[in-house]
Amino acid sequence: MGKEIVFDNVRKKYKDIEIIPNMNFRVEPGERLILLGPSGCGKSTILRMIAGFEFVTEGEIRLDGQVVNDVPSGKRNIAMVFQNYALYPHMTVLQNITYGLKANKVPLTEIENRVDLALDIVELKGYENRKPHELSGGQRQRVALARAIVKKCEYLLLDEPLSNLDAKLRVSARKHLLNIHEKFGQTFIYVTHDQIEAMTLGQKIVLINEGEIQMFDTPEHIYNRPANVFTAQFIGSPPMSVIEARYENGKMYFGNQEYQLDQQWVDFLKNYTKKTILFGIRPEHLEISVSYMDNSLVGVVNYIETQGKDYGVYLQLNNHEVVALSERKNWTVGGEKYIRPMQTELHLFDPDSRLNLGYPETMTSRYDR
Ligand SMILES: Nc1ncnc2c1ncn2[C@@H]1O[C@H](COP(=O)(O)OP(=O)(O)OP(=O)(O)O)[C@@H](O)[C@H]1O
Repeated sequence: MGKEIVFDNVRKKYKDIEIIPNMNFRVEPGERLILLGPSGCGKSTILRMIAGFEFVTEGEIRLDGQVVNDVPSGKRNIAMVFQNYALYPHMTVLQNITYGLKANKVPLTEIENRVDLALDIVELKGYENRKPHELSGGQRQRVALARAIVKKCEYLLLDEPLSNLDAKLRVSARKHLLNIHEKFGQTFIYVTHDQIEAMTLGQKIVLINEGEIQMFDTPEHIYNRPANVFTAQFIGSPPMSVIEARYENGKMYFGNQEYQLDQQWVDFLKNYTKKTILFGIRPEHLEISVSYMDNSLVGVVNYIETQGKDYGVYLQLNNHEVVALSERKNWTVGGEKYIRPMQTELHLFDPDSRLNLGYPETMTSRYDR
């Protein structure tokens, strides 16, 4: 069973460059945590500090209550899976998987039992005698996973382990990962910049930008009630439209166009009258129609992109662009269309702090699902 991880005022600098100014979080024992964020935000650095491959500049990392800042990597009870798998090319699958165990003098029958189970989980029985170059990318990735799980560590750290796989293999690899976690219950720390992976694998997600935590919560909360504009726009594809609006007399004004809010929002916004608000709406919550709809706005179609089943329709709404998802195919660029945000799906943000203003009480139960 996995153990707790705590970041307590952790700071990391590479020479004079500050990568992580001050980071605090706690991972529950046996939890699957995803470190998510754009390229260069510091995800791998965080993982490498947990693994003991990087020093902490200031603050403490505690594993199961013990400060590990000065504990060497090999003594941290950690297994790590790398993006490039890091397999030994001259060794067979079996030798790759057992190498670390033999080096640590684990008894032979114990090694056999562990390997048997690991090969079963990653579905590689029969491949024991192949060398890495005789395997597909997906199979190599599974060898790396098997090698990590036979170590029977309390912490499993994964640095973008699926990024070299195609979309189909990623789906089956995610299933293997969940299987492994169910069987062994390690504390998982999983680095990715792929929001689908984060949403499907994470029990919690920590979303990072420029070395700072933007939100630390469940995938559902991150999607349904993003703490700030960054979170709102990082998750979801196409991203949430967030545009400036002025609030007055129960209405949102987008330039000269107005949109009447429901009573629950009017009550909620009583202190915001005549203020500018950032108005957020996800594409799937922006209705679009060629014919007039009550309380709708008018937008001009800028361009259309196919999303598979749906089409992303990008529209100009005064000075801003918004995007709606539609199953209908034959939208024409340049045409005026009616768009209407769904009242129960609005997200409003402060224009200065860019923080979420919250939701009317009548709506919060929906977001707590
Ligand atoms: N050894 C190093 N020396 C100096 N700067 C470094 C070093 N390692 C990483 N950095 C810098 O630290 C920042 C964070 O890097 P890190 O690899 O943690 O990002 P990341 O979020 O994992 O990115 P990616 O998703 O692209 O792998 C980057 O700006 C990077 O250039």
